[in-house]
Amino acid sequence: MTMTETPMAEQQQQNELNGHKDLNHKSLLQSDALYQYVLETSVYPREHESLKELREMTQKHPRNIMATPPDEGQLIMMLVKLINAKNTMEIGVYTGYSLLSTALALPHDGKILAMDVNREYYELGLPIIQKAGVAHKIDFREGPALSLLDELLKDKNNMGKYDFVFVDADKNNYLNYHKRVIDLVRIGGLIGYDNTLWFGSVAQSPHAPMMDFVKNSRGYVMELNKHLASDERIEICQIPVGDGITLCRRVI
Ligand SMILES: C[S@@+](CC[C@H](N)C(=O)[O-])C[C@H]1O[C@@H](n2cnc3c(N)ncnc32)[C@H](O)[C@@H]1O
Repeated sequence: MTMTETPMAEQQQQNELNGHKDLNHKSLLQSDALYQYVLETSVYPREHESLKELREMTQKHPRNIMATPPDEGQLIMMLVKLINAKNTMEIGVYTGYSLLSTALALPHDGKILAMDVNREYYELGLPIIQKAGVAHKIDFREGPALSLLDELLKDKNNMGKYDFVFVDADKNNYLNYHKRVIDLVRIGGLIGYDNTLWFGSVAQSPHAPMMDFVKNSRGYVMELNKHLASDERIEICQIPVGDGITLCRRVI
């Protein structure tokens, strides 16, 4: 998700509105205790030490609510391995939890083209990524993702080149990303759109109490969800992990 302009206090209030007392996580599960159970039973015991270090470092950052949660990182790693991905792309890096998850899951010669408007965020996590021995897989580009994607599309060699694309940046551009990424991912490849349940707001009345950053992007997320459901070029699966991730498998 992108909430670069959102004060932490607002994000925490939104978690409270969603009924979560533990403010330091994103989860749509019915209780904090249940989410904690998932983390402690299945996620933390298997989490790579570098991911743990990155997660703990990120927790101290004022915008830590943006980080991909560890259960979602685990899902990303599983997907990357299942489809034998080699060539991947990430839109929205922040300190790099999903990036490092992907990098660890890729083979030694795997590649990630990673984009973010903010290089400083990426550089916070970079020493940990380097220590993990996977920095050589990452080609980081700083700038607005839309322009970077348009550049890529100018070169026909990039069409259908990517096995896996993870989109986790500005919600207002998700449909624009989809219009471009669909031509860059190969047939049989996978796109994951993050935050497609947007704090549960997609199923709430627009008049329900919600924070401004949730209200402001809710329409874009709902529009994306509607579009993905009717796009015949993909098969989709909405997974209620983290803040919701919609997996799209390109079929034509
Ligand atoms: C939710 S965070 C990404 C979280 C990340 N996937 C992780 O695992 O922690 C969203 C990121 O998108 C970036 N972003 C926002 N607008 C963008 C744009 N137009 N182009 C590229 N990156 C953008 C922000 O700087 C921020 O780092």
